[in-house]
Amino acid sequence: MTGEDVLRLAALREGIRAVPDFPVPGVVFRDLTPLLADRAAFAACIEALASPWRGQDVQAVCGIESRGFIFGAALARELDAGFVPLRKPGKLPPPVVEVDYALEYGTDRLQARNDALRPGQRTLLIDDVLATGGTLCAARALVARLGGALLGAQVVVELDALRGRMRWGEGAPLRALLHF
Ligand SMILES: O=P(O)(O)OC[C@H]1O[C@H](OP(=O)(O)OP(=O)(O)O)[C@H](O)[C@@H]1O
Ligand SMILES: Nc1ncnc2[nH]cnc12
Repeated sequence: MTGEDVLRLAALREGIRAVPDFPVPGVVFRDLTPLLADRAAFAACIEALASPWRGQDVQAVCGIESRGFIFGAALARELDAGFVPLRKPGKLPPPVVEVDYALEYGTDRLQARNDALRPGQRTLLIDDVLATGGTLCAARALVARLGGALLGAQVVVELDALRGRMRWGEGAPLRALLHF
């Protein structure tokens, strides 16, 4: 990493607000909306997210509802790829494929159109935050069900203490721009 890269990442960190005890006591919520609202920071963020995946012939970027859509659509344009939304239940018309996953309390579900990816389509997953990793691992299972060829996953922020990377494992690269 060059000195310029380090300075750029430090500037991006400043666009992320820590909100203690939201949405529940004990959680420090990482709010990325100040970064999004700053046009230079948003542009630098998308460029930094795209950089390691350039030249890998990414054909589809799958973004996870809802904050993953914001970064995913911009990243897909940057990589000249299509964008595929992975949605929470009840939003997409049938036929869909779906994967259930465990949250800290209870379960949730991700769905995609059943023909959202072509067999073997070169696919990148994107989300804003990696916490426990449950959401990203469910998204990976969905890409597998759709027949996509997963190149890896990219997140803006990784919350190291929650060890989502352990859950993801080593089968495909997982890249994070910033760590908290
Ligand atoms: O690693 P995990 O523990 O699974 O948590 C990470 C997920 O949590 C947040 O989504 P949330 O479900 O809050 O939805 P939102 O994007 O609609 O706010 C975040 O955007 C990730 O998708
Ligand atoms: N602490 C956190 N901040 C922002 N998004 C999250 N998603 C899961 N945990 C989060």
